[in-house]
Amino acid sequence: MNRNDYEWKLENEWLQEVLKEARKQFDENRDFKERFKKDAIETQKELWQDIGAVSITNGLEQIADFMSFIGTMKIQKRSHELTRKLEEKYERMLLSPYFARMDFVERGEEKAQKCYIGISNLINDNFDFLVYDWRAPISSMFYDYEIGEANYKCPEGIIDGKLTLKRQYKINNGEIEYMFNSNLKIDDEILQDILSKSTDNKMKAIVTTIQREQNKVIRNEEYKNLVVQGPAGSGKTSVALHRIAYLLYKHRDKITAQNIVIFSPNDIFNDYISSVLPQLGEDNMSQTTFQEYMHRALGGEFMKEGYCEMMEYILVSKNELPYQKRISNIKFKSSMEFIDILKQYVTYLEKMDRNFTDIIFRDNLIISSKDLKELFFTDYVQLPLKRRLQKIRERILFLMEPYEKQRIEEVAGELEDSGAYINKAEIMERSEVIVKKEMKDIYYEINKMTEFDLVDIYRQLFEKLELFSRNSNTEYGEKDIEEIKSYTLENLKAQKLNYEDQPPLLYLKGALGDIPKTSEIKYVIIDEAQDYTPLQYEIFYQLFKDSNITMLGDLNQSINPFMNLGDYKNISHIFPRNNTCIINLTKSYRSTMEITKFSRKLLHKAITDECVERSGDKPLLLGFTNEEAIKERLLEDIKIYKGKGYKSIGIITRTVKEADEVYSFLKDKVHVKAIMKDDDEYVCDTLVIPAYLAKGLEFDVVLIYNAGNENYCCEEERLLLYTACTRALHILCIYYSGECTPLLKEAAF
Ligand SMILES: Nc1ncnc2c1ncn2[C@@H]1O[C@H](COP(=O)(O)OP(=O)(O)OP(=O)(O)O)[C@@H](O)[C@H]1O
Repeated sequence: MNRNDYEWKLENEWLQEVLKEARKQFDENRDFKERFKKDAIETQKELWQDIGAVSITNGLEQIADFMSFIGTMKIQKRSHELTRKLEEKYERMLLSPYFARMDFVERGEEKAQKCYIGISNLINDNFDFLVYDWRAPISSMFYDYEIGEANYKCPEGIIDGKLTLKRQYKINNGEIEYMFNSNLKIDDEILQDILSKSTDNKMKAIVTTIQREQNKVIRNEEYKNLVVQGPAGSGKTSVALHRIAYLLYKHRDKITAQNIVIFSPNDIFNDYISSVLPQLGEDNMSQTTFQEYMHRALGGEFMKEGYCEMMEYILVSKNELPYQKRISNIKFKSSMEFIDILKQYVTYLEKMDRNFTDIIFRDNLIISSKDLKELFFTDYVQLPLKRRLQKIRERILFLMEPYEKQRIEEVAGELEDSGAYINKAEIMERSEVIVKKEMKDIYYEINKMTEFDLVDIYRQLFEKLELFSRNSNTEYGEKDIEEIKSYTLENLKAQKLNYEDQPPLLYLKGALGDIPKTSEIKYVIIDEAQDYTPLQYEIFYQLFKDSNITMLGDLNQSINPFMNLGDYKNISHIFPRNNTCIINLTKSYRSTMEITKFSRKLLHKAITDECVERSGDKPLLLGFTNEEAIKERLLEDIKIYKGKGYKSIGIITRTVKEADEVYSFLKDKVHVKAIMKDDDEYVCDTLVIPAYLAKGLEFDVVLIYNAGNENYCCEEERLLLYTACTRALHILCIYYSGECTPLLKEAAF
């Protein structure tokens, strides 16, 4: 559109009007903010003047005054916080108040309503919407419809009408850089422009170009549980974060960011996504990883293997003796059958006779074994095992208390009579020690009957494994079960908890009532959903039964060949079907067409998903005689691509061990960092990283280190290599030494 154009003039006038209003509100808000700040300082001053020193005579009164001051200060803090957030909103608006406009003629009306859409609402004193928040009901039409018939859903019902114009803007520093009418899909110039840019190490908001299928996921509230399957780069993580922003807007009177938790694959990823919500004007939700949650819940007992250690084992220990044993253990403990076995075991524990005995103290029957059984099997039967045992313990101690007191008094009398002590306090102290000693055996009995040792409970499951596996519909034969049993018992004896043993322990802990319910979490987001096993889903389901859960994944990116979801059917066995829905995203946005096509060939199956029409260099597959030669070429290429202006370069290795070698070679020659652990910080734009830690991330340039046939040698590594290739936005180079992996043969030739 020409700058001298009439439309351009009108748009500029409108922009000035909007900016004027935003500036006015910014100033008013700043006055409020200053006032709250002043008030808070005054309150603090008054607090110290009025009740600086609490005197003995009127201490209570002063404490009441103090509490009232604290109440006032809390309100002032909240108001100050609110004005601070509003200030940020106006600052953002003054730079770029909106990114789109649509003209909508409501059915029965003649005139079109101009709706400008931005990151947040801007409403003037007459309650006119100068800008609509992108999450407002009316704004959904921008993402859902082209020019023509359109409608949107709002609390009053469905509003029908016609879209007569759709326009997009790029406004920077309060000035329109460009604008154009986008009568078709949003898959146009702006999208192309955004996708062709270089990326740094933080994820960006996509609010200006959300696609229709993505919008469906963002706003879907029909189902409690949503499963979103989408190919690499289809925007699953972006959609998840925009969904959170949407929910925070839609339910702003009911929920805050603290009511939402996202489970990410690792801390690197958490860091990578952490700036999206602030860009959208929202506070970040709680971020965690399954491992972090699990380790916190399981406590410090035993040596716990981490996910990375397990991945490293799977990738580098193929020639070690117990490798196959361990792999069958991982497979077994990740199977649907094992969930069945665990469930049977929980029922068994709840029904099992616990050898209750009579509790007798100095010939007094405190409680009989019959009564204890009655409590366990009847009175407390509704409670989970841990709570039942706890209640029984409390009951015995309660019944014992009068006998214990009486006995202490008796002993105190005897000590007093003996004349050995004069001091009353000393006598009482001594008597308590004597009685405690007398009761040692009883306490031992009580502890034995009511103890809850989780690892021991787990060990007992394996001691009796054949009992449960016989009843479950398992493909594992007697010999397999015997092997799994002995391998697990050996590890437990050595106080080692392999990663695959930890989810079952967590499950038992929850099912037996040893995890407090987390009622404040209303929405749970599980990203990279393909990498959780059915048992982990069972745990999510049990932990967050009352919450809404959104799971986003891509089965083709299952980086762990033995511990993954396997099939979405497995989720539908766990989550109730009537409120769970699967949605497919079908288009990839991250990579150029050349990279997407190349990577998809690696999958070895027909893929109908689309990809965005962005062209770039063909992926390169380069052979070398040895690894040293690869490293030399890597160094050269890093310099070349940096020189070309690419901001982020990922050198993706298969393992941490390899990453370490490559990093050692590069570190003194070029500015580079390495990620070796799942909680390393993602700080540099040129990064050496093992493939399984790079999942979810993206780089302008991906350089894959040694895809030789000795490295990526088997079918199980196909998806890992695919995941690595799909991290690239613009450039993909694959280096190999010796023969190229057979996995790449079809993709390359
Ligand atoms: N509608 C969109 N507009 C602009 N960019 C988009 C859009 N959707 C996705 N993208 C971009 O595509 C890239 C991939 O997005 P994202 O990481 O969310 O995908 P993903 O499906 O989670 O990927 P993966 O499964 O491969 O990790 C990001 O750079 C994101 O900004």
